[in-house]
Amino acid sequence: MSKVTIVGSGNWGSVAAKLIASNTLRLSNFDDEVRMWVFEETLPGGEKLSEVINKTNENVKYLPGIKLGKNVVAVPDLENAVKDADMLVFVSPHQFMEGICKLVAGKIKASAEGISLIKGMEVKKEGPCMISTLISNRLGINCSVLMGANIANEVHDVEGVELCGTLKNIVAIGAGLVDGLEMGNNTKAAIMRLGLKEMIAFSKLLFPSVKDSTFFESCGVADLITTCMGGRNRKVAEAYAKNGGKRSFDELEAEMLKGQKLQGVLTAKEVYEVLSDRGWTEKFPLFSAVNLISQGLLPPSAIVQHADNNSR
Ligand SMILES: NC(=O)c1ccc[n+]([C@@H]2O[C@H](COP(=O)([O-])OP(=O)(O)OC[C@H]3O[C@@H](n4cnc5c(N)ncnc54)[C@H](O)[C@@H]3O)[C@@H](O)[C@H]2O)c1
Ligand SMILES: O=P(O)(O)OC[C@H](O)CO
Repeated sequence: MSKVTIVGSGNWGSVAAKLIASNTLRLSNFDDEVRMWVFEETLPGGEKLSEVINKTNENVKYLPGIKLGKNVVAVPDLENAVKDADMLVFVSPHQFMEGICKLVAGKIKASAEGISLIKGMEVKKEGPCMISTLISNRLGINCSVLMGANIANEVHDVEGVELCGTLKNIVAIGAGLVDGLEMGNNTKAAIMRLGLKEMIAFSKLLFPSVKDSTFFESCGVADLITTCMGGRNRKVAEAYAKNGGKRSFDELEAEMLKGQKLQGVLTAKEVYEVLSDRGWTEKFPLFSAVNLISQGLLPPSAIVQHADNNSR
């Protein structure tokens, strides 16, 4: 029987654990138990998060109020969590994946299959590396991706799906800035439209095989709309603009998200490195502006000038 381990236990990781655990109970070829690796932390009351999850069946910090299923077992030791798994579901913020891969390499079954729900990418001197590629290369296993409501295999465009999930986080920062500046829905729609155009153009420059149709799937335009309306990147960027850029994204993230992590600021920085390196910054005014604003090098209002100059 196949065993599943979730590598990550934040907001989305906990949702994934709950859904997967309800499926393993009804599928006879899966072991009922789902292990969920928990990056251990001590809660304000002095208890360990993993112990509280196992006692209450609830991730009280990252998904409070929702029972995960009694077959979800929180495991604070990463090696112990992954060693017997036939299926590894990766759902950590992307900035921690390099370190996680180092700890997991050589400690898993050779036949294990990976699936990544992670929205982000890594940038190295030799070029950007999608997180599923990092996982495959470092761990020597296959790694699919699942984003929006599509399994990558069903649209046959792994890079396109993963780039949608990665790049929409930059656009969400732009949308949040416009919300914070109270510029209204027309301007926000202009940012989203320009953002989608830049997502498609950037993806195709990096991976010519990426298909236009992927951007009209749930992982593309639907996820873009969701994140620009109700996501964390949008919310923190709104606060950043409302404060006139005087309080940093790091400070607002810590205060507003209480341990959850933003992907958009880091992704904008990583994408900007690629744009600068390849001389593409002028082709991507929105991506560039989001990075320069979030690094404090331009005021929040610069987002509107970029949308206005480039959305026609
Ligand atoms: N939350 C959502 O609605 C949502 C939806 C779809 C996809 N995603 C994607 O899922 C991925 C994971 O996000 P999330 O929302 O589950 O996480 P989160 O932002 O809610 O939580 C942060 C997680 O990082 C862990 N962490 C902190 N420091 C760490 C370290 N040094 N090493 C390893 N882990 C550390 C924390 O314990 C916590 O589990 C991201 O790529 C995100 O874009 C999130
Ligand atoms: O809350 P955000 O901005 O990290 O977005 C969450 C999801 O990626 C939306 O699908």
